[in-house]
Amino acid sequence: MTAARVGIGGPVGSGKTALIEAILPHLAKAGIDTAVITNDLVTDEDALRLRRGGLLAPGRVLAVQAGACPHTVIREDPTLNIAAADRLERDFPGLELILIESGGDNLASTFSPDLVDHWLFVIDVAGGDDIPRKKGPGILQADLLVVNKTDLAPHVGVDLAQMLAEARQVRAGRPVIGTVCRRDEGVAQIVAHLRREVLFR
Ligand SMILES: Nc1nc2c(ncn2[C@@H]2O[C@H](COP(=O)(O)OP(=O)(O)OP(=O)(O)O)[C@@H](O)[C@H]2O)c(=O)[nH]1
Repeated sequence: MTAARVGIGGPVGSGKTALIEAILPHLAKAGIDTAVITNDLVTDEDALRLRRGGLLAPGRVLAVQAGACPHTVIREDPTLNIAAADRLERDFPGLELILIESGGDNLASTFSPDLVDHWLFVIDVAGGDDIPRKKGPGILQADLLVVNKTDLAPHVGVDLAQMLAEARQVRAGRPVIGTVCRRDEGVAQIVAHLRREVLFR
């Protein structure tokens, strides 16, 4: 059995690491054997943060350094990420799920189907309510769009209901979930989506 590989992409600071931190306890509770690969530009910052957080054994978090062009290593040449995922599968027999966090990038970043079985794109309310209307490939093509930081909507003048409705409209009804990763809001829905669509359990 091989582990399902799920990409998590999105703009810088939208909350990709926060989402991983929020879903790991749900996955642990459901007994889903999980590991994570992080992609940072030239550091291992996100991997160090996840290891420090103690939500997973440190060996279950691998870091890939993407260099100056974060989308290259998840789309054009995902060799480093594939090698990291293969290593996790070798090191942890029975692994069911590998989350692959992309380095923060723009609205055009997408994942190679050679690397992932499924991918999430995370945007945030503070990035502006016009983001869904810009129809970047990440927003249109991701299997699940996550709109994070919904708690900030009143503070940044965003009509949340309208932003979510526009996101659903440009995605032609494909799933969109609003979250406050910091407060575990909407996170159970994401885990339910992954169990239904990816893990089949
Ligand atoms: N208000 C609010 N802040 C959040 C939420 N989720 C994340 N943040 C904050 O947003 C900032 C960026 O979160 P990260 O998880 O580091 O974002 P990221 O997408 O992993 O960032 P990069 O890896 O640098 O691209 C941090 O200061 C988080 O505390 C949320 O739901 N609400």
